[in-house]
Amino acid sequence: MNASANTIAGLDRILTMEVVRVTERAAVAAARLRGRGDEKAADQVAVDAMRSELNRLNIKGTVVIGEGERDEAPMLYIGEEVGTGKGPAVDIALDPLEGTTICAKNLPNALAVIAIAEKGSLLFAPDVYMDKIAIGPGYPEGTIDLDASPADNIASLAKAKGVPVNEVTACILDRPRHAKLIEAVRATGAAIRLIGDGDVAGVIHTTDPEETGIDIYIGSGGAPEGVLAAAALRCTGGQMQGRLILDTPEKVERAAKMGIADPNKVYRVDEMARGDVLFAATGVTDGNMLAGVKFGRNYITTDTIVLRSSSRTVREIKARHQDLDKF
Ligand SMILES: O=P(O)(O)OC[C@H]1O[C@](O)(COP(=O)(O)O)[C@@H](O)[C@@H]1O
Ligand SMILES: [Mn+2]
Ligand SMILES: [Mn+2]
Repeated sequence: MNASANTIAGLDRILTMEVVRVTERAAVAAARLRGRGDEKAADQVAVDAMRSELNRLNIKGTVVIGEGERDEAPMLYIGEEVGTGKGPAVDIALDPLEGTTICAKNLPNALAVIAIAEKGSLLFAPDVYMDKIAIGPGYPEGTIDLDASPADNIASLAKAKGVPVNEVTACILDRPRHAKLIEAVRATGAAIRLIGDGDVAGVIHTTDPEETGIDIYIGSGGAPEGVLAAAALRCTGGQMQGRLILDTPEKVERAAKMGIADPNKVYRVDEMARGDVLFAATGVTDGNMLAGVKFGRNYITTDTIVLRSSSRTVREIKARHQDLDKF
């Protein structure tokens, strides 16, 4: 097969299958420390596993969203080169364990997550908070607006969905900083799913309300997680807006160094993840869309979604790994 047969536009389609192993390995490693109350240890093994599997991929990859800046993250730091160096040049956003606390407590929706995109097409977001709002596909453009009130957004979504407001469910991170937001959403009559952590899953869950029960994600969380969620929405459809929270001169400067000229800019999905994008997530703990890793007597089971923007394919890959020594 020649290269063009593997390519719609942008990334090599073989990568869609290969990337699965990367999140699978990270998820299995983290799952071995699931429910042990040790977030750091679970995170570390996920990072190690993701890195070693990533380095087997035939790509010339650069981590643009990773575990932090070089001096604070020994591995998978921003700027780290990964892959064999033999394939196409790509940018990578990753979170080997998204929901370290969830994993440590064995609560729902911890994931191993990665997005791979054509060079230069992911937003270089600093590790600050981002204000986010997201809904799934099928609604008219402009149904949500980051600068509108929660009440207006919920009312607009209910109208677009054709349901009363009290049949809308919003997902919000359970944080003191969201007290006013929670109050405002509750005042509309809408329901809230409060999550302890894991807003990448929170955003993705809006893409399938029938399955997850979540219609809209609102609130602030990590900016890196915002870019990862946007990468997923690029593939599934859906709307999202995000604005970096750069509330100190130090953060403004840090963002400027990463190329962010306007600290108040509202980013849409395609401004956070452009071009051809691959997204993969494997469940670590059981969740609303993905099952967690299961350790059986003879094999380990993993559940992964792989999405690709240029073909709009959504694949769910349930794998039985019998070569247990590898894990
Ligand atoms: O806990 P904070 O400071 O509110 O940050 C929220 C962020 O942390 C998370 O809940 C968990 O992320 P990690 O497990 O990767 O640290 C993200 O989903 C979310 O974006
Ligand atoms: Mn995370
Ligand atoms: Mn993490």
